[in-house]
Formats: sequence, C-alpha cells, structure tokens
Amino acid sequence: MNSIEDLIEKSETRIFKAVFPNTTNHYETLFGGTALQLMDEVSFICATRFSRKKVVTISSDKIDFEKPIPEGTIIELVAKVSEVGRTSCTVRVDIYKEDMYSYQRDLAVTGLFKFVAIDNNKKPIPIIDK
Ligand SMILES: CC(=O)SCCNC(=O)CCNC(=O)[C@H](O)C(C)(C)COP(=O)(O)OP(=O)(O)OC[C@H]1O[C@@H](n2cnc3c(N)ncnc32)[C@H](O)[C@@H]1OP(=O)(O)O
Repeated sequence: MNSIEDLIEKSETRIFKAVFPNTTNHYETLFGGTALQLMDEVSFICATRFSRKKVVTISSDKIDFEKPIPEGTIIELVAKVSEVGRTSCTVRVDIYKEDMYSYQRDLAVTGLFKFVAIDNNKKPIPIIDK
C-alpha cells in the first residue's frame, strides 16, 4: 500500500508544449483561456493518477498570470497534489516558460484546482482508500 506522500510523488504530472501562433492572442502571447484549459487538463490527469478514481473539477482558485508567455517559447506545466481532503484533493499547477534558444526558464503562471472523487451516481466518495 502506497502512503499519501508516495501517491503525491508518483502522480506529479508534467506536460510540455510549444507556443505556436494558433494558441496566442493579438499581443502574440499565450491566450489566458488556453493556459487555463491546459492547467485544468494537467491537474485533472494529476488528480486521476493520484486517486485512480473518477474526479470532477469543483473549483479553481488564485490563478496568477505573473509573466506573459511569448509565441515561440516552450512551456512546461507541472501539476502536483498540494492538499488532500476526505473526498477532494487540490492540485497546484505551475507553468514555466523556456526560451527555445537559450537556457532561460521562468515561472510564469500558477494556480490551484480542486477535484472531487465521484461514484457512478456522481456522488462524492473518499478520494483515496485508506
Ligand atoms: C473533468 C471535468 O471536466 S469536470 C466538469 C466540471 N465539473 C463539474 O461538472 C462538477 C459539478 N459539480 C458536482 O457535480 C458536485 O458539486 C460534486 C459532485 C462535485 C460535489 O457535490 P457536493 O454535494 O457539493 O459535495 P460535498 O458538499 O459533499 O463536497 C464534496 C467535497 O467538495 C468540497 N467542495 C464542495 N463545494 C466546494 C466549493 N465550492 N469550493 C471548494 N470545495 C468545495 C467539499 O469541501 C468536500 O471536500 P472534502 O470531502 O475533501 O472535505
């Protein structure tokens, strides 16, 4: 049986993307809505890998767009469980931007996403079996 700490470590989830023009806005930076969609997806995968149960998003919290992400950069999304409740878990997502042609890497966006585990009747159930 894995401890909660082991499950948190093993479920850390990372996705890389290239910021192509079809994902940017008229300022030629990553569109905020696209960033949110990617954050929801990576945090959903993380919560699913953590619980190995059906989970739904119940809330998102404190999304900070600290730095713009220019077209032509690489982004890495890192999702990790930061809090475990009875039926829910909270996942912190960090988006790092990397210059393609240097080793410059900066934290650009952070946010929290909370998920609830549900059964086949869509009712909350314990997020992990103890
Ligand atoms: C992957 C996807 O695309 S999901 C799509 C978007 N999400 C959805 O459609 C979900 C819609 N929401 C729902 O179906 C329901 O709200 C449910 C099933 C998630 C929860 O049902 P509820 O009756 O509210 O559950 P309940 O009151 O027992 O709370 C369940 C957990 O959620 C937490 N919670 C409930 N409401 C909120 C809220 N507004 N904000 C933060 N946490 C909340 C509770 O604290 C509890 O956590 P805990 O057990 O770890 O302490």
